[in-house]
Amino acid sequence: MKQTLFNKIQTQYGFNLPFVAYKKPKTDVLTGVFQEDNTLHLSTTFNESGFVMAPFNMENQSVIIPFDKVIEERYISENTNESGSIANNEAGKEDHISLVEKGVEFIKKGEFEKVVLSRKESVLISEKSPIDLFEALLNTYLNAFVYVWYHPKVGCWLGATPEVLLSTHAKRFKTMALAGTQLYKEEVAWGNKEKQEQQFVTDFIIGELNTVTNKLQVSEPYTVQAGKLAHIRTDITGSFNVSLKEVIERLHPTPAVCGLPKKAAKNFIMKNETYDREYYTGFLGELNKPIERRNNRRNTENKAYQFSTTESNLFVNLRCMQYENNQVAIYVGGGITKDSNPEMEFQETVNKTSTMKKVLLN
Ligand SMILES: C=C(O[C@H]1C=CC=C(C(=O)O)[C@@H]1O)C(=O)O
Repeated sequence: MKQTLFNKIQTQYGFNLPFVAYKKPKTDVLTGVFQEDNTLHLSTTFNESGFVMAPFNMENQSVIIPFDKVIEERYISENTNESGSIANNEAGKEDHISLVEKGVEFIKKGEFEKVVLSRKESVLISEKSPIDLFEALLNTYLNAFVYVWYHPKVGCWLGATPEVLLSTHAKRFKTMALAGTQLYKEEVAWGNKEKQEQQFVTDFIIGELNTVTNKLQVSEPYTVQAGKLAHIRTDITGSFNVSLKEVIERLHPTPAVCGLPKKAAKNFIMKNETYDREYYTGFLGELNKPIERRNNRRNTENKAYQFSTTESNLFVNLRCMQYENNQVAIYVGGGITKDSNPEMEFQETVNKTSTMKKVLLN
């Protein structure tokens, strides 16, 4: 059965009106948020309610599509095949290797301990609309946050990200430290470089959140699969006693996408990556979504009370691409430490492109 939500997305895109459609990891609910005009709404306080799209560099604008028109529909994937081969590609190799070499040199000089360096690769496509690509992503990546986002004044982005930046439910929150990459196999063993780069992320998150919470629960690190890749993940939960904005600003950008210390790594990225990351390694998702409390007598008696609690579900914008006419820009990066091998770091970015290429080139 072709879904009514897909028809609505198609129409909205045809009229050049803003929308986002997404599916959260391991759920079968597809959500669409639609805007009736092309106003560019910005989020400045993170008190707004809507679907937020925030850039890597928070000095740039965070766009919000308010929850005025939300449609939810059940979505059953047609195919769950996450495997396949990785196309070899040398595009951008020399430039990326010299960027990584420079990063390692700065680490060895003591400028910072870790930096996440990335590149942008353009792929020509024909006859595939963003909606076709979104459907293919949905059918391929069940464990990811899969989305298509469009605003006529900003552009069109799609992705299948494995990383949660922050989930909150009233004052409770969940986050994760996700880093370290290798190709997925049955028995995954991790080297010291990967363990350390992931530990940097865990330590940073714990350090930042300890200032806004009384008690954090931290899991042991474990291996997760993301498409053809494996990562190391640590789950961190607790409850916060400050504004959502403060928590977001403490976390973003974490050393999973920027580096440590944050400021020095960010400066290096801004100076040395030869392109603007825009929304890649930013974050996106539901911001202050009202939680409807069903079967609660007070709800029916007091409408104002009904939406007194909200939740936010924000994901880091990884394994993503920007759609422009018949061209797609893929964004991929990796964590660099003193032990990085530039050739292997390049290969890691090639492996990461496979998440998007699987749906682009099939
Ligand atoms: C920066 C990216 O991944 C991050 C998340 C997981 C593993 C990573 C790594 O192993 O380097 C990165 O920190 C990317 O996919 O572009």
